[in-house]
Amino acid sequence: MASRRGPVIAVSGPPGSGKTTYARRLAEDLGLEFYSAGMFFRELAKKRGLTLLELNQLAAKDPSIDLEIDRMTYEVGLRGNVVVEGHLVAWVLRDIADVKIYVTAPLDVRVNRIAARDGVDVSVALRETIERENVHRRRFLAYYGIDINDLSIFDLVVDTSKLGIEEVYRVIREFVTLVLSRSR
Ligand SMILES: Nc1ncnc2c1ncn2[C@@H]1O[C@H](COP(=O)(O)OP(=O)(O)OP(=O)(O)O)[C@@H](O)[C@H]1O
Repeated sequence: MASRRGPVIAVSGPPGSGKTTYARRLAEDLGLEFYSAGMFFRELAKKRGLTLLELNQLAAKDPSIDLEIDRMTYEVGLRGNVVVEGHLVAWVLRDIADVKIYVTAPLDVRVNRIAARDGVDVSVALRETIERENVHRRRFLAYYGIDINDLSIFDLVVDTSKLGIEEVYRVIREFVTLVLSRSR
């Protein structure tokens, strides 16, 4: 459903799937503001005078940190004219997003991408990726009763391992343009 406040596009997917790559470009091309769960996390760390590591450690014990990130995500969604990117943001914005996109790729592809991008060992990237996905999945089930393996809320699901960046982006861009033009 189209919002009167301007488009809200949510881009979700597991670590290393390409969310940031495609969400940033969409925002640029469509003249929308770009936000990410990572940005909200950094903003919250600053507000509380904590380092990212400290906030991470706190979040592992205190569920209110992640709920605060979800609240920040929702508030930005309510403003409209945004592309919001994050593993779980599409579920947070499920009632207000005009387009919900899920990008994904097999675990081995994503882990190799993360290792190359962050300059870390593949074994380290693998451990951290699995850990991150498990934490996110458990949290969403515990707090919202939502199974994030259920992709039925999404309008478009793209396997980013099958095509190059430009081709994937073209698929996403064309789909978003079509949906927005139909819903306005
Ligand atoms: N279709 C593709 N083919 C090859 N590499 C790709 C493709 N799409 C994205 N990548 C690369 O994968 C890496 C991960 O992409 P990106 O950082 O956008 O993922 P992400 O989902 O935001 O990751 P994270 O959740 O870890 O922040 C980047 O180096 C990006 O250039």
